[in-house]
Amino acid sequence: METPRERAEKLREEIRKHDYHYYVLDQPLISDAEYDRLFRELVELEQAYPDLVTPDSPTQRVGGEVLKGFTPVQHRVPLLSLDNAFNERELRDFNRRLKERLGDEAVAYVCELKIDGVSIALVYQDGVLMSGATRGDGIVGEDVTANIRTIKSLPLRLTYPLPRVEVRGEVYMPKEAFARLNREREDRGEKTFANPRNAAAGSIRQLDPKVTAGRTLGLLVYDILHLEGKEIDSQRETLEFLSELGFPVDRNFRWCASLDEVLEYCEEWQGRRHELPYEIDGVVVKLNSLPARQLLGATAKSPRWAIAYKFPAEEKETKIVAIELNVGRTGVITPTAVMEPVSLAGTTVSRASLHNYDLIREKDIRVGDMVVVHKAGDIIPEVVRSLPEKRTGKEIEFKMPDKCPACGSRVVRFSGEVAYRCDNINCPARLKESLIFFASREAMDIEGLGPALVEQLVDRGMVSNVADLYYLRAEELAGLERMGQKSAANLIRALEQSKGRPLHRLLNALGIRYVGLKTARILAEHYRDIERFSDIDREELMSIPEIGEKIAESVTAFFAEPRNWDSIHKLKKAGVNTVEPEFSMAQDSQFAGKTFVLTGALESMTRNEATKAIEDRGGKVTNSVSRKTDFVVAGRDPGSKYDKAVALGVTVLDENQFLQLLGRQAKA
Ligand SMILES: NC(=O)c1ccc[n+]([C@@H]2O[C@H](COP(=O)([O-])OP(=O)(O)OC[C@H]3O[C@@H](n4cnc5c(N)ncnc54)[C@H](O)[C@@H]3O)[C@@H](O)[C@H]2O)c1
Ligand SMILES: [Zn+2]
Repeated sequence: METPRERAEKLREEIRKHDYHYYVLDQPLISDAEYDRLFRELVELEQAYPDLVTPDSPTQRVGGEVLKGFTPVQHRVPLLSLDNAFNERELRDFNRRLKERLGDEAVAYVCELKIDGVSIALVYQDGVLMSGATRGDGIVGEDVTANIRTIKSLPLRLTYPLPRVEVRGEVYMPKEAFARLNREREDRGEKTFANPRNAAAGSIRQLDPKVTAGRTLGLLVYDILHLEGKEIDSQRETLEFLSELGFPVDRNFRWCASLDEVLEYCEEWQGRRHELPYEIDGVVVKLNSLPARQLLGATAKSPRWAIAYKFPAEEKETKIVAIELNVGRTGVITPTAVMEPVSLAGTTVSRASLHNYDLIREKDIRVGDMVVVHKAGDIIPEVVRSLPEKRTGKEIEFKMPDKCPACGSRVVRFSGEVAYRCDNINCPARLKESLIFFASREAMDIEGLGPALVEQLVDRGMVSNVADLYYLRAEELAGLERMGQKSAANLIRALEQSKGRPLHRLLNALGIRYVGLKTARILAEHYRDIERFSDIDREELMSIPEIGEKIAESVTAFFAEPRNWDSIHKLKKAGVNTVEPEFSMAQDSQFAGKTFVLTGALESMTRNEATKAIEDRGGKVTNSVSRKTDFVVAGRDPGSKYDKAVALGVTVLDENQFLQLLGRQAKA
């Protein structure tokens, strides 16, 4: 039998290992629920045997570490973690402790959603962003100022030039962006992120800010760490004041007079979590009164005046009936688990990507296994672990074939990649996936060109590259299965319509490695005409903000390939647009239907030019500020309109922020 001391030692070792993979590498080996179980066990053991507690135990300190390559920053106010409550009883205990210390009257709460992202501390001097740092171990964090500046919702300047403000918030990756990023990574044969939090952490902790800029990140601010020039004495006021300063604040918080209201809030959001565009893993319950917080203080790990109520992990057990192989458009062969359907977090789940062969080995997943499934980032079904204790002996271990399941060509694995690939660039499976991608919503958006049709077009040899699509005739299409005259005519019309898409959609559709919609847009805005890609080089590409080395290399390689130009010219000949119209951003930008007011002088353009730029994008410029105004653009020496905007809480943009919104480069 293990002694409690041995068990505690073992748990600490395990937890330290997982902390390292989670906080330092941003690649956890186990799910949060499993980690929490280990952590819980250690906490309970240490409570039962207090002399087992060591000062370096993971229960006594904040988990992170400073990555090499970043400048360490000493936090003025320690950035602590939070104690957890996993059920109602633990919330009641917390409430009782507070009431015992403070008396009944002093205890009211503010409940906030616990956004699953990365903690960040921001420092503003005279209203201007000076620095941003990660939490690190709570005392020392990493300077990530250059990276966080790329986050669109982060104010570079506050509405009031207070002498010094330090705030704390959460940088997160929206669920959709997380799903897209993982899809792209899988296509490229790279490791996927376990959840949006690790993806956000991995994006913020990049030595090259261009990589961060290519990721979609959001920010929500929830705490003031230090403030000069204003007195605040409750959490509710804190959140209101943060809003007033121009910070993005999550508006779903609620003031709660009693524990019952707190419990109601927790229950409500446990049910509504799937409605949110970002992932939450619980509710943070905070004592509202700041003076009362002072009385309670904190341990080395967490404040005594707040607690995180963690939602139960949404997991289900089911059985793996098969492992299918799918060949993607880059040739990456992805294994997918086919499972007995289970309902999970609001939908029925019967398939989950197993990502790659290594992962199947690591998790020891076999056909016939009972497994635990969950949804990563609240949307992507995933196998968490197999349940070997439920095996019957009939399970079958999975082997990667050495021939492509679609074309029989050699399967290769490049060094440094987790993926196996089909080596054949003419592999019909790859061609099919490329065509499906080419026709998809974010690419050329060709309605009616789905997988079933693509399958037939390729199998019958009617299409052997994307350009062939535009040479299809209604008569040949009408002869296909489930097609008929009418659908054939509709498809021809859809193809016709797709010819007018702006260049960035075409660039995305071509499926160039590392070029997603966002990068495609940057490239298209920069070059405007596809012909200009014929003599680009790496250096030139890298001089574009947000274009890093990997992208530059892959774009250069793509346009150096004569076969790609054959397709491009064939597309062009069919009448497909290959230029980027001025201001194509307008279609989906922040401008359409919005009202702007200009005040003060801009350095980079005249009032008239600014007005035209806004109107070209579908916005409207008016003369006076009211509650209906969406943005006030404040240049040098702004007038009373500026004050009015601040008083009404209208978003004020400085020149750089305005330029950013226009999609132009900020001035130096
Ligand atoms: N899977 C693994 O291997 C592994 C390893 C280590 C840690 N973890 C997970 O990480 C978590 C522990 O990490 P932690 O120490 O950052 O604690 P935590 O994530 O449980 O809670 C503290 C954090 O909550 C965040 N937060 C979000 N919204 C907030 C709000 N409105 N107000 C205040 N704070 C808010 C803050 O960033 C704060 O740092 C656990 O959930 C654990 O499961 C997992
Ligand atoms: Zn193949």
